[in-house]
Amino acid sequence: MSKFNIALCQLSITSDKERNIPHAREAIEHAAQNGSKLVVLPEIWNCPYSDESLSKYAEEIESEDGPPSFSMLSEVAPAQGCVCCVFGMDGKLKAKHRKLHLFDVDIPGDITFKESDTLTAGDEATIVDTDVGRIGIGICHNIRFPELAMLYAARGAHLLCYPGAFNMSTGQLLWELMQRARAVDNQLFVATCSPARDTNVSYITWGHSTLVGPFGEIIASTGHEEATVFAEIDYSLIQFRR
Ligand SMILES: O=C(O)CCC(=O)C(=O)O
Repeated sequence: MSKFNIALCQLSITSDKERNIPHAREAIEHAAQNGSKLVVLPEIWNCPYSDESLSKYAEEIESEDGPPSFSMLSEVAPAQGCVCCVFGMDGKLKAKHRKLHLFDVDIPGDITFKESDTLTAGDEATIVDTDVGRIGIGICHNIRFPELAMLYAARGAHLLCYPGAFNMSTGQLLWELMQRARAVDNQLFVATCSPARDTNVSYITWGHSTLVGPFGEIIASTGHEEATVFAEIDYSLIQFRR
């Protein structure tokens, strides 16, 4: 498929996992019913982005008792005929990306967050062949590292997907810049998907989920509220731009 519609579901996320999962499912169904063949969800969409939540809400994806987030994605992808990054149209998990560069930040008086307190970094790049092309996967802070995007481009990726949750301190200056830079460096598509902004939590996300084309042009974007960004990807543009 060289031309298809993508949806970036900028979801509102609560502390209630039992609400977050069906809420994400409804957004995926809505996107697929509106013609999207690839649906991207935010980084950490089943729980709040906080140190205390990460292990509490985590799921053992290999476990046989049907981890709820995993099971929902695996059911909804074939039911709706779409790729939910990175569940294929057959409902099978196509790839699992473990965040390579953890986000540890300490700016006194501004933001302190240390993912390495609760997470272990991955050590592999993740590139996956899907019905909607070859996709390189990164999570949030991974977008800051041009080498990863270059590696994906060298391996023939058409699209880089970065579910992310930039924040109010780094989002304004860097979120759009990083996406456009990675796209134009490598002349391919870059898609990002953030949670919607919630100002009542400790880590406030920037939002602005976006699709960028191979000349660094913004094809579609949104603000910080809950929204689904719909856009068309046409891979023939990659060759054309190159
Ligand atoms: O790199 C940044 O400024 C933000 C990264 C981030 O929020 C994350 O990796 O979750």
